[in-house]
Amino acid sequence: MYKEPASFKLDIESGVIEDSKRLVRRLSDMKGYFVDEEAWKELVEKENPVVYEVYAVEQEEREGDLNFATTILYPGKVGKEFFFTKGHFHAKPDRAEVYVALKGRGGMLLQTPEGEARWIPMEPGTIIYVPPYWAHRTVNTGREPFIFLAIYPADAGHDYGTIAKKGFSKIVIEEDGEVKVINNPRWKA
Ligand SMILES: O=P(O)(O)OC[C@H]1O[C@H](O)[C@H](O)[C@@H](O)[C@@H]1O
Ligand SMILES: [Fe+2]
Repeated sequence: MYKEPASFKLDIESGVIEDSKRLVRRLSDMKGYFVDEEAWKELVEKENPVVYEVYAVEQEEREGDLNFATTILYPGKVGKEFFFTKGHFHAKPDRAEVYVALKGRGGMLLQTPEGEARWIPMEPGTIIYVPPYWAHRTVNTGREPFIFLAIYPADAGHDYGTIAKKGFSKIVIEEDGEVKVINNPRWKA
């Protein structure tokens, strides 16, 4: 009846959580996500790099319970666009989430269902509150792996569909050696 309390070992340097479930996303798993499709194809054919890994500790989908996961988002670009996670709304859209940045540099794009976007820079120690209803995607704007921990309701779920189809209304690029957050040229509201 009561679940047994549990502790887990997080290696702060690598971002790996012992005895967790590992998920790997390569660039080939992200067809249609980047603005420069030629650059995407070229890089997939050349080395098809791992874009990110997730180490998750998940419970049954029950209201009140919590999941958590670290993500190791590797440095890299497709054309001018920095590597990012797919990004999602929650399947139960009113579920919130908390992110804690541990290592490296990056940021989070958040977006309402109407396409109103925000960019929040992240460095080690940054804690982000993702409110209910906001889609969220993390971006590595640095030259080393960007590592963070996220804690989310066990019944939140992932809804990738809308973002896979439409993307975010803003994209994060490198131009003239600077990080720029600009309007997504392919965005249609
Ligand atoms: O699911 P993605 O949008 O690809 O992001 C990758 C992962 O980032 C964080 O770790 C979230 O807590 C996970 O729920 C998510 O799966
Ligand atoms: Fe989430």
